[in-house]
Amino acid sequence: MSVPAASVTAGILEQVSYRFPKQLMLLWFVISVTNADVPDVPPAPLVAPTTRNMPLPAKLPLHQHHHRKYMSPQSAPEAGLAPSSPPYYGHLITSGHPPTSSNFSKPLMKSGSAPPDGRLENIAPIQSSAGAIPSGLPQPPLSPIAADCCKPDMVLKRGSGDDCHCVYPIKIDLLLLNVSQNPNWKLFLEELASELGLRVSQIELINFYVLSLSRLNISMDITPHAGISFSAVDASAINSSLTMHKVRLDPTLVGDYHLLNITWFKPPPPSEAPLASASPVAAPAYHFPASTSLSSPSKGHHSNLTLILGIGAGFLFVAILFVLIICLCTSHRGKTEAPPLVTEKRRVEDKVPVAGAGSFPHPSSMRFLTYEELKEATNNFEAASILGEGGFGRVFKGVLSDGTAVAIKRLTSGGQQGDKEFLVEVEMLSRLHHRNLVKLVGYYSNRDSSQNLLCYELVPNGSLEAWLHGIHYLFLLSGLVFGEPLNEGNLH
Ligand SMILES: Nc1ncnc2c1ncn2[C@@H]1O[C@H](COP(=O)(O)OP(=O)(O)OP(=O)(O)O)[C@@H](O)[C@H]1O
Repeated sequence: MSVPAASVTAGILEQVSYRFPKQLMLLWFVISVTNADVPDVPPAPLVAPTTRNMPLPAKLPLHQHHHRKYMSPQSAPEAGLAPSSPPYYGHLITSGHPPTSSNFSKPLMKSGSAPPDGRLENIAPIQSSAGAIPSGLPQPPLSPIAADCCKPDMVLKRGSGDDCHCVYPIKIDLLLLNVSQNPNWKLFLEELASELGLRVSQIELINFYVLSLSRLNISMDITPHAGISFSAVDASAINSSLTMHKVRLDPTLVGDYHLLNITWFKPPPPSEAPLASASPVAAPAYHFPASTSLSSPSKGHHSNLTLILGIGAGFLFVAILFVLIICLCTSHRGKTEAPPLVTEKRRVEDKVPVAGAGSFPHPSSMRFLTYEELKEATNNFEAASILGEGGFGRVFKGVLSDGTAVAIKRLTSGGQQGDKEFLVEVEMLSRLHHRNLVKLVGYYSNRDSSQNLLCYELVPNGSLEAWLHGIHYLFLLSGLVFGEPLNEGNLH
């Protein structure tokens, strides 16, 4: 079975049309029409199907090139131009994915999809018995609506007569998948209206777009029966019915359908009303996306932006708070610790002789003791305080003003060079810390009087020598005999 090239091309283009903006498709159409390979073939007149209520254009010139064709009576190419406002196919709405929220997006179909001019008024509706276009393309009846008197996004309500009764519509684009050769459009509209809970008079077929011999895209305006716009409940109900495929149409008429686009136009908010009265203001329109969610992209972006800004502000606030806390802690610590530092420094400065020219720096890490303090601790270096004597001088037992028991070694004078060596040794001893080393508590040094004293932690129990060779030895032996263990503490 051979497949007509037109069908294949149309099928491919139908697929493509879901992915490309209508402007591109329209451009393609203009090019294809302009470069039609059968330009000499005059366009065959199309006869609209029979309908009583719907006025039809008598003859719609249609380019019979076997490609997708856009047919619009209001833009009938009398001047050889392509239609100015094709229906929007940018968003394929897959029915069966019900909306999950009542949020609506910005309109994707411009209000200009309504008949832009009054040319249709010149096309007399005809009652034709022919239900199908000779070429096999069924044409739905289109409503000749002239909406010049209406504000943007509004359409003329049918039956308003000479009165310009404009309302905000819900615009719907449907892809009819299997349009019969002799469709009863009146019945189709009646069924659609019935399924949507509307009156037939509320549905206006304003445009259609032939995709293939059996596929049509139709654009409809659904006008409110009362009032100038649909309520949110009614709009949601229509949207829900279409997206959830609740609308059951006679399959012999148009087959199944896909909801391509649905846009709900509303009056502007009351705050904009004065503006609207001054100049036409585009009404807010809500596009019902066909995806699984009805959430509005713009609202989603807005909420995302708000969320990002909120998080950013939160982070900034936390960072500022953190920095403030650190600054407060630092300043507080500086305040609390500065006085002791200053006091200690002042105390040391009071005691430690200032290194003059040619003098040696005193070790900063070791406690400097005054001579008076040492003198007092050893009761003026009385003989009774002597612990022993080594190669560098006598060692006195003493108690400092704070109660620390110490052994003060009074070095014999070593001259100025001795001062230097002494200070170097003090510096070195101050850094030595070991459990087997006697801890150096402080020192005193005076270059002028050649006095150098070292103050050690007092080691009780006498010297090792005394234990080994003196009376302590007897105590040690008795301790061993009577069970007192010999431990490290006993040996100093
Ligand atoms: N920290 C101390 N606690 C108790 N007694 C001590 C202390 N330091 C020294 N002595 C006593 O003073 C004596 C003299 O000690 P010093 O260190 O001056 O000389 P030494 O260690 O005996 O020999 P050298 O002079 O060669 O160092 C010691 O024998 C000891 O009895």
